[in-house]
Amino acid sequence: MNQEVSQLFPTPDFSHLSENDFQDVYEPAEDSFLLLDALEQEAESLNSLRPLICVEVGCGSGIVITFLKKLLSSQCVCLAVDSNHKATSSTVKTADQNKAQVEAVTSDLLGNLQPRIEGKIDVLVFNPPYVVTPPEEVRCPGLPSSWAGGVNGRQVTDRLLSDVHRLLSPSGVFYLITIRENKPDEIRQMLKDRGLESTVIIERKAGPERLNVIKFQRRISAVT
Ligand SMILES: C[S@@+](CC[C@H](N)C(=O)[O-])C[C@H]1O[C@@H](n2cnc3c(N)ncnc32)[C@H](O)[C@@H]1O
Repeated sequence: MNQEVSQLFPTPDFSHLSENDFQDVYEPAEDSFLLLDALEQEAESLNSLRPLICVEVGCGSGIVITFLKKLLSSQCVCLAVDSNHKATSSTVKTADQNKAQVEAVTSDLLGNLQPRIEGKIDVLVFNPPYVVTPPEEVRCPGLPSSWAGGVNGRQVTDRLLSDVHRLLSPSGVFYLITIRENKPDEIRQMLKDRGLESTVIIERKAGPERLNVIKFQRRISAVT
């Protein structure tokens, strides 16, 4: 666990969530902390964007969106969505506990919000259910939906990926956690074909998983 790496911006306090909560909601783990480290590393560049709308899909306990809100110096709307209503209520509690203003909505991906925020998201973050599982496990209710990614661990991720180029604002950025089994090069090519360049900004081995965070943004020529 790399909580100690995030010195400049402390890891949000989630001590209000109990073992009982983590029976139903994804407990922050190596992937969550890697995402915090990636966002911290990006703090200057994120602040230079002066983001107005930031969205986390699959917010779980809420530590990532709360961390993002705290590291941004400008006023912005931070919106968190999760298909698990216990995750959205945990997110609201985590934001409150850390005196951060975050709106949380229970939704399958962006659901009905999508038409309203298409082309307006300045920062989009997704730590998806990425574990390779039998396809039918993806729709299992409760905690398994936090990690069950189905074929190539991509069944949920791919549904968001097909819309990312439409969701981002002209200077918007998207941060995605992947593991090797998700075929990250294929993901990068898929989004490149839709005008988004990518960089792996941080990698870490955690047990059997090789986690990385990929940052996507429009090609400069596509913005100017
Ligand atoms: C790996 S957990 C990440 C949780 C948190 N962001 C973190 O990093 O600790 C994935 C999250 O995605 C949510 N999720 C899974 N499928 C979803 C969907 N179709 N729409 C929205 N959220 C989804 C799960 O409920 C879970 O909270």
